[in-house]
Amino acid sequence: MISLNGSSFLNNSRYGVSKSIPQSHGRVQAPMVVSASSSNGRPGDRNVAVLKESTKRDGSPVIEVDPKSTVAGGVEDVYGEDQATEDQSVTPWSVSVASGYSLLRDPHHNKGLAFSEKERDAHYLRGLLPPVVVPQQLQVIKKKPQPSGHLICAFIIFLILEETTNDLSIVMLFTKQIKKLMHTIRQYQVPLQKYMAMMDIQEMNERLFYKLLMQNVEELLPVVYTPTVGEACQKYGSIFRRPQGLFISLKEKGKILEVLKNWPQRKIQVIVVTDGERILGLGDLGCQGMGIPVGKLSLYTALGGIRPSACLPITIDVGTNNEKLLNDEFYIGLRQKRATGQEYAELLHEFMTAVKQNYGEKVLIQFEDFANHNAFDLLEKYGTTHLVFNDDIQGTASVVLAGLMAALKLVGGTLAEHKFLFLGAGEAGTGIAELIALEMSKQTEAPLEQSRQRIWLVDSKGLIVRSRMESLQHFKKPWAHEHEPVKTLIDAIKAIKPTVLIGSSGVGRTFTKEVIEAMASLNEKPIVLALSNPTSQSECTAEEAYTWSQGRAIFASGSPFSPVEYEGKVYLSGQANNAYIFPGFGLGLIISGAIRVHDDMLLAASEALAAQVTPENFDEGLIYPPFTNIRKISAHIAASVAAKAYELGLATHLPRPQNLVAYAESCMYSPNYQNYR
Ligand SMILES: O=C([O-])CC(=O)C(=O)O
Ligand SMILES: [Mg+2]
Repeated sequence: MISLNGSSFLNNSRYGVSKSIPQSHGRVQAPMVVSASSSNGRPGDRNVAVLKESTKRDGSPVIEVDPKSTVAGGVEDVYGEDQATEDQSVTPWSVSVASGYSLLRDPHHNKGLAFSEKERDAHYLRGLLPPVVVPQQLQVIKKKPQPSGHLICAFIIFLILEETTNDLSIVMLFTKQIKKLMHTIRQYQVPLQKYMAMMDIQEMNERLFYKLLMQNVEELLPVVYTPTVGEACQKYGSIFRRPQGLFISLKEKGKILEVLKNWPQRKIQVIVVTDGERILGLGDLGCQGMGIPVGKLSLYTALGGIRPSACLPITIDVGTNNEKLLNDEFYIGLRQKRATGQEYAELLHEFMTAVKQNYGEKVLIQFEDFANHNAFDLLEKYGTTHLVFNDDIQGTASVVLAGLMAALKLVGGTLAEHKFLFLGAGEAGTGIAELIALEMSKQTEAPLEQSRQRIWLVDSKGLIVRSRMESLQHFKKPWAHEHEPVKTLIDAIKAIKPTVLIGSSGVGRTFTKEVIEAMASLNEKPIVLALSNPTSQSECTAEEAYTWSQGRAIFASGSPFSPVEYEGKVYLSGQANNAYIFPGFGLGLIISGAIRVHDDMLLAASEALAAQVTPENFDEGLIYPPFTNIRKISAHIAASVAAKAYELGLATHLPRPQNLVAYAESCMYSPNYQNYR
C-alpha cells in the first residue's frame, strides 16, 4: 500500500487501497497513479512524475517517463536514484494501479455507475457499486442542477479544506470547524439538503462528521437517521453521488466471498444488512434501502463508539416489487421482481457463510428492515450458528420494554398488572409482546403462556383471536387468545380495556381522536406509544396524543416530535426508537467477545436503559433519557449486556474486566484528530 500524502490525504475520508508494483516494471495496466511514499526528495522532485503513455504493437500500454522531465541521467534514471551516492537522499517513487475503493475515489479515473461488468471484475469493483450499469449519457442527464443545495455543499467542502490548512492548534481548529459547519448546515431549509451535506462531510472528513454528530446529537439525529433517512432512501436514485457500503445482488451469486474481499477494511466487527423489502414504514425500496445500514452504522459509531472502520453496511439486492422503482430510469438496483423461496434462501445462505468465513465467528450481523416473512426465519435459522441480532424484532422490543419499565414509575403497578394492546402484529409488535411476556414471567414466575394472556394484538383483519388460528402466520399464533372476533381497533379497545396502547403497524394516522379519547376515558394516565417510522407513518403526532387526552397521556414515538404546548404547559415526548439500544447492545457483545445473542441480554439492556431515566426526566413526563448523554447510556447498556454474556458463558474475551462500564468507555472510538508526523 502506498502511503498517503498531499491531495490524496484530502480526498480520502479514511484511506483507500491500491496495489503497489515497482516502477522498474515499466509497463502496467491503466488506470495508474504514481506516488512518492515520502517527500524527502531532492529539490526539484515533484509529487507526480510526468508520464507519457503509448501502445505497443500487441496493444498493451507502455508507460515512459517524458525525457523533458528528467533532471539528469536520462530516461533510465530520471530522479537520479541509480546515480545517488549514499549520502544523497532519494525519493522512493512507486507506481500503483488504482483499483477497488480507491479507483472510485480517484476523480481522474472514476466512471461511477458506468464501469462495465468486465471492468468491475477486473478492477475489484464488484459489490462496491450498485448492480446497475448506466451509460455516460444517462449520468449526464442525471446531473441536473440541484436547488441552492449544491452551492452550500461546495461551501462546506471549502470550509473543510480551508480549515485544515490553517495554522491553528488542533483543538481550536476543530472547534472552529464544527461551529462553522453547524452554522452552514442550519442555513438549509430542506432536511434532505442537510442530509446530503452531512453525507458529503462524512465522505470528505470522517472524524469531523462524527465530532459534529456527537456534539449536536439531538439536532442531527433526525437528519442522518429517521425521519430524513427515509426520504433519502426514497430519492436515493437521484441524490446518489458516491456509493457507500457493499451491494450484493443476485449477479454476485457464487462470488460473495470475493465481493467481501473487495471491501477495503479487514477487521469488521459489525455488519448491518438489509434486503430493502420493508424500509421503515415506507415499504419495498429495493436497493435504495442502502441508506438504512449506512445510517444505522453511523449511529453505531457516534452513539456506541464502534470504530467506523469496523462497520460494514450491506444491501442484498434480490430485486424489488416496487413498480415505481422498476419503471424509474434512475433506479440503481436490479430491475426485476424479488427472488423468493429457494433462490432467496441460497443467496442469503451464501452470504451468511461467506461473512463467517471472512470475518470469523464474532462479527455481529444486524438484520434490518427485512419483511416479516424473511425476518423471523432468518433470525431463527442463523441464531444458533452466527452472532445475529434483528433490530426491528429485538432492538425495538428492548427499547419499548425499557420505556414501559420507566413508565410504571409514573403510572404505578407492575408489568403483570397492566394490559397491553398492539396495533400491528409484525416484527416489532410480536417482538415487543414476547419480550414483555418474558419479563413478566421472570417477575411473577408464572409460565410464559399465562403472561401472554395479558397481551393482545390487532392486525389488518382485526383482533387476533383463537378462531383465526388456522390462517395466521406462525409468529402471530402465540397471541391468538380466546375471544369473539373484533374487527376494528376502537372496538378492540372497548372490549380489552388496555392500559397501554402500542402502534407498530407502519401505517400512519391510525390512532385517531376516537382511539386516544377511548384510551383516556379508560385510564387516568394512558400509555400511548406510536412507534412507526418515519414521522409520516407515525400512528399519531405528539400534539394529537396530548390534546386528545387533555395532557394526560404518557407518550413516546419512534420518530422525534418537537415539544408541544397544551393549555399553557409544555410537554416533551421521548423517542421510543431502537437507536437507544443497538449501539450499546452491539458494543457489549463486542467487548465481551460474545458468540451468540440471548434474550436475557435484551432484558439486561432494557433494565440498563430504564435505569438511566433521571428524576428530572420523570418530572418532565419523559420515559427515556435525552440523547445528549447517549454515549454514557450506551456504556451502561454495553456493560449490562457484556455482564450477561459472561454470566451465560457466551463471552470469549477473558478474563472478564472488573469494571465493565469503565472498560466499555475505554473501548469507544474518539473522533478527535490524531497528529500525523
Ligand atoms: O430505523 C428506525 O428509526 C427504527 C427502525 O428500526 C424501523 O423503523 O425500522
Ligand atoms: Mg429498522
